[in-house]
Amino acid sequence: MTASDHRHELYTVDQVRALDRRAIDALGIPGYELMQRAAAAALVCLRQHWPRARRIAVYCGPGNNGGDGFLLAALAHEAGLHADVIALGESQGDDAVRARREFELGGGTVHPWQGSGELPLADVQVDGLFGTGLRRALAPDVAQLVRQMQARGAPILALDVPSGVNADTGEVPGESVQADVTVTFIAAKRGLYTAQAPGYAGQLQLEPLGLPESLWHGCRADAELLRVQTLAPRPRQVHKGNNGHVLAIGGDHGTAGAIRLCGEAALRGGAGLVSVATRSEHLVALNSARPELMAHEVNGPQALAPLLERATVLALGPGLGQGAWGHALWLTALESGLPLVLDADGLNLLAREPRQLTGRAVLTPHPGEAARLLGCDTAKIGADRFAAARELARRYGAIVVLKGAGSLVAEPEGRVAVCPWGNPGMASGGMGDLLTGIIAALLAQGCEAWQAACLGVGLHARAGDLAARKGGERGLLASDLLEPLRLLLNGKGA
Ligand SMILES: NC(=O)C1=CN([C@@H]2O[C@H](COP(=O)(O)OP(=O)(O)OC[C@H]3O[C@@H](n4cnc5c(N)ncnc54)[C@H](OP(=O)(O)O)[C@@H]3O)[C@@H](O)[C@H]2O)[C@H](O)CC1
Ligand SMILES: [K+]
Repeated sequence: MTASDHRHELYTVDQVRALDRRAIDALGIPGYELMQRAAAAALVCLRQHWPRARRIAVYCGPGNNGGDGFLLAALAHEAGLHADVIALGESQGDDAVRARREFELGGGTVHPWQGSGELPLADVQVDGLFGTGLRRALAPDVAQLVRQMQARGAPILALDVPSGVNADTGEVPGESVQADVTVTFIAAKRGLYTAQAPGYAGQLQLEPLGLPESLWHGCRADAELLRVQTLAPRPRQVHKGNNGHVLAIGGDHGTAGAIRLCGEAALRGGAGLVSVATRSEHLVALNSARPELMAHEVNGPQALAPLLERATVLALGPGLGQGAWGHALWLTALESGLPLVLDADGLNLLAREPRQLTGRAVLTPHPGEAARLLGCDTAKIGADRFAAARELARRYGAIVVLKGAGSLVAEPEGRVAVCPWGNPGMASGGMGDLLTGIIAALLAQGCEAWQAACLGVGLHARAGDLAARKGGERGLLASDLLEPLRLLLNGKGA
C-alpha cells in the first residue's frame, strides 16, 4: 500500500472514525493531538493560499470541528495574525472544550453567535462549524450565519468538510458553506466528491496529519478516485480490424443528432470501424457530416441482423425512442449477446423489461434513468448515490456509470470509483451520447468492461474540463469535446 494509494481511497465517516480510533489506540496518538495537528495543517494551508492574510475570522461549531477552529485561531495568534472567533453555543466533548479553553487562555475572546449581527472584517474566513458530525440541515440561525459569511465576500477555508455537506453522500440537506478551499484530515471522505458537494467544497486538499502508512494498512476504504489513465500506444503493424467495430443503434424520427454524436465519439475514441443503424431519413445527413461513419437504413430486426454479424460492440439507445421500431431493435440487439453500452431509451426500455445482462454490459444512466431502473424517485438516488450505483450494478449484473456531478462507476461486486473531473458546462444535450460512444470504442479496442467504463468516464470529464478551460463553461457543446478527447486519449493535453 503506497502513500499514493490511500490518497486515492475514499472513506465513509464511520471508516474515518475507525482510522481515528486506530491512531489513538494502536499508535497511542491522543485525539487532542490529532486536533492540534489538524489545526496546524489548516493554518499552513491558509497561509499557502492567502499569504498576505493578516486578519482571520474563525467560526466554531459545538463539536470537534469547532475544536479544530479554536486551535487554529490560537496558532494564528501565536503567528502574529489577528483572529476573531465566533462560536455557536457551548462546546461539547472534552477535546473541543479543552481547545476552546486553550484559545481563551492565550488571550483570545470567543464571541457567541446570537443568530444575527455584523460579522468581523477578515481577509480569510475559516469554517469550523461542522465536519463529519453533521447530521441534519443547518438550523435557521446557522443558515443565516452561513449566508452572511458568503455575503462578506472574503474567501472561505472549510475545515474537514464544508458545513452543511453530508460527508457520506455529498448531499446538502439545507444550506451549506461554499468554500474556496476545503482541507480534509486523515482520509478523503467519499461524500466530498459527488452529488452536490463538488459545488461547495472548492479546491480539495487532503492532510494526512503526519500519520504513518501503517495506519491505513488493512483499513477498508469504501471507494476509490479515478486516476488519469490512457491506452497503450498502438503497435505499428495494426489494421482497422484490430480495433473493433462499433455498431451504434438509434436515431428514431427527429433524433439523428444523438446517434451521430455517439458514432462520432466512437470514432474519436479509437474504434477501428463504426457503423450506425438508424432511420433512412438520417442517412444523407450522417454520411455527409461524417463520411467515416457507415450509416445504414434499418427499418426492423431483419435489416439489423447482418450488421450485428459484423459488429464486435454495440452502443444501444441514443435517440432510440421507446416505440415499436426502437423496441424491436433493442430486443434483437440484446439477443445478439454482443458486449454493449446501454444508454438513454435503451435504459428506459430495460426499466420496462428488466433482465440480467451479466458480464458484458455497461449502463450509463443519469439520475432520472437510474430512478426508473430502480423503481424509485430521483430524490432517493441523490440521497445516496453510492448505494444507488451499487444496487443498479448488482440488480442488472452490469458495470454502471451513474452520471452527474462526481460520476460513479460501480460493478456488481460492490467496487465503486468516483470521477473527480467535469464541470457544470457539461450538463447539456449530447454529452451522454458522447460518453456512450467513447466507452463503446474502448470496449471495441479490447478494454474489459470495468476499465472501459472508468477510462471512458475519465476521458469524457477531462475533455469537458479542457474544452471549458479553453472557451468557458457556458455554451460548451458536446462536439467541443471531440478534439480534446483525442488529445487526452493519446496522452496529450493537460
Ligand atoms: N477524523 C479525524 O481524524 C479528526 C477529526 N477531527 C475533527 O472532528 C470533526 C468531527 O467532530 P464531531 O464532534 O464528531 O462532529 P462535528 O464537529 O462535525 O459536529 C458537532 C456536533 O454538532 C451537532 N450537530 C450535527 N448537525 C448539526 C446541525 N445541523 N445543527 C446543529 N448541531 C448539529 C452534533 O451533535 P447533535 O447531538 O446535536 O447531533 C455533533 O456532535 C471532524 O470533522 C474534524 O474536523 C479532529 O479534530 C481532527 C482529526
Ligand atoms: K467545517
